[in-house]
Amino acid sequence: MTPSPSALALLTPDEMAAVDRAAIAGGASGPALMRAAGAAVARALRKRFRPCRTLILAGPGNNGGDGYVVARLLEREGWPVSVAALAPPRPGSDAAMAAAEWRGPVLPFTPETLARAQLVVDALFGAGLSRELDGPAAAALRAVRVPLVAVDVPSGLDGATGEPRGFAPQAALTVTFGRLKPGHLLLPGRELCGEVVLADIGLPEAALASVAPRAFRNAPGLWRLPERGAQHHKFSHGHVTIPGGAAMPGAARLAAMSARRIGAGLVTLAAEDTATATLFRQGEPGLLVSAPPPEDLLADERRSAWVLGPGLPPRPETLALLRRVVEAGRHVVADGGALTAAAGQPHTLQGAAILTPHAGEFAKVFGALRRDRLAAARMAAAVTGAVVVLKGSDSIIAAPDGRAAINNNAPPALATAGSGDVLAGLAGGLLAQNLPPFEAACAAAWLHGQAATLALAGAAPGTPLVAEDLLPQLRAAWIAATR
Ligand SMILES: NC(=O)C1=CN([C@@H]2O[C@H](COP(=O)(O)OP(=O)(O)OC[C@H]3O[C@@H](n4cnc5c(N)ncnc54)[C@H](OP(=O)(O)O)[C@@H]3O)[C@@H](O)[C@H]2O)[C@@H](O)CC1
Ligand SMILES: [K+]
Repeated sequence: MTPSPSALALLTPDEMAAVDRAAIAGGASGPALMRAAGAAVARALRKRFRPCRTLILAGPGNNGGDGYVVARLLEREGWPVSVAALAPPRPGSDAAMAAAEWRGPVLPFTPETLARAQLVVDALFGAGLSRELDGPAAAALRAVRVPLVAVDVPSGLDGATGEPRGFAPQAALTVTFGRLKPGHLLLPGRELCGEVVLADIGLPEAALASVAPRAFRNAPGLWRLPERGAQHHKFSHGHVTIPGGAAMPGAARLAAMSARRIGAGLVTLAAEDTATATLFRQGEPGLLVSAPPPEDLLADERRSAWVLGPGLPPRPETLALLRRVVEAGRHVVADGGALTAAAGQPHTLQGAAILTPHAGEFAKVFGALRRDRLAAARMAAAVTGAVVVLKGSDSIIAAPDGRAAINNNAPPALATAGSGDVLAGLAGGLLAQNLPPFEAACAAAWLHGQAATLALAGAAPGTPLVAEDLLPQLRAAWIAATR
């Protein structure tokens, strides 16, 4: 079933703290939420592990408070549990109350204590992480050699960015509450969390609704694919134009074949020179090929969407063509050569609808990628006014208004030559069918990942993929998105 946008919402630690405050202000009980959080961790853990010597590493805040609840509930089930407290909870806090209810062993926070554990529950820091992890906390987590279950996030992982602050341990399981955080999906956070369980701890809907989410997990429900009615004809499904050059004619062809398969009514390959036109004419019979120069096609206003960049050289001419198409008021997906042609001059991309840089292209246009890639993608979108798809295993799709989606359905094998051309073609095909740029970019990224997943279905991990393998899967990906 398609999830609702609110179920796809991601909240940063600060936003989650605001929800927490709203819940308490609305009459929810802090200790009850903590008991529900601890119970969710204990439940998830018991499902996956057999009773064994379990050590709870408890921090001074509510993350530690959750840990004391876990300790009590596991002990009640007969598990051999002990707690090592990094620091005592603040007197009078919910965590202090949870700690007072723990009557089992409290061991010194030392390497010897850790060495005896067969399973570690990391309840040191969660949403309240306020600085780099160092000292005994970092040393203890670095020394863990047994499975680790993280409460909310592996301690040290920044839930807003997915980047470790100082250090964050590798978890086998992470149990989080109410909403996922960007850091559960962004790399390396996604890998460090291991399996992620999102538990409902009874946060009131009104409290959750009091914070407007700015980030989402990318999935159908965040967008809808265009509807196709009997009264529609090929022009109502849009016309995509893709200029292509002699150096890499395959790139433009892959983009064009993808745009057709995602429902664009007409797709034209606009040849840069006559030799390229001859090459293009040997392609799919349903593709239209036009002789040079591509600019001549601008007079036809039905050519509403243009994909500029796959296989084009990063030359000033490419950028000049992009400017002309943008100034003619067309929806433009800028990729590959069109992006590199704009190296160091992001303003020249203003007016494009969607930019699809990988990390290297992003750095060339916008400067070195900061550790907070979500913020970097949002900055690039704000500077250019375009939707930016920062491509990777955790592609970030950022809109100029601050909305962002994180895509997490792309298998590693998707990082292959031509894969980006397919993505650009999908985005162009959806733009031509009048999807707004953010929705078109999100849908394209998801369909791309889904097509790769389907192409690899049943294959052993590590099985390679070529971009052409995606094309026959696009129909099934479409069907999966509309279920
Ligand atoms: N969302 C919800 O609705 C619910 C959330 N719940 C749980 O609450 C958790 C958030 O709790 P929280 O706000 O008390 O913060 P938490 O992560 O325990 O850390 C704060 C303490 O750590 C300290 N500290 C921080 N960084 C440090 C460092 N690097 N090195 C050393 N110290 C450091 C910090 O010190 P300070 O910054 O104040 O100096 C402070 O003492 C959340 O993750 C979830 O598990 C559930 O109980 C139920 C409902
Ligand atoms: K933690």
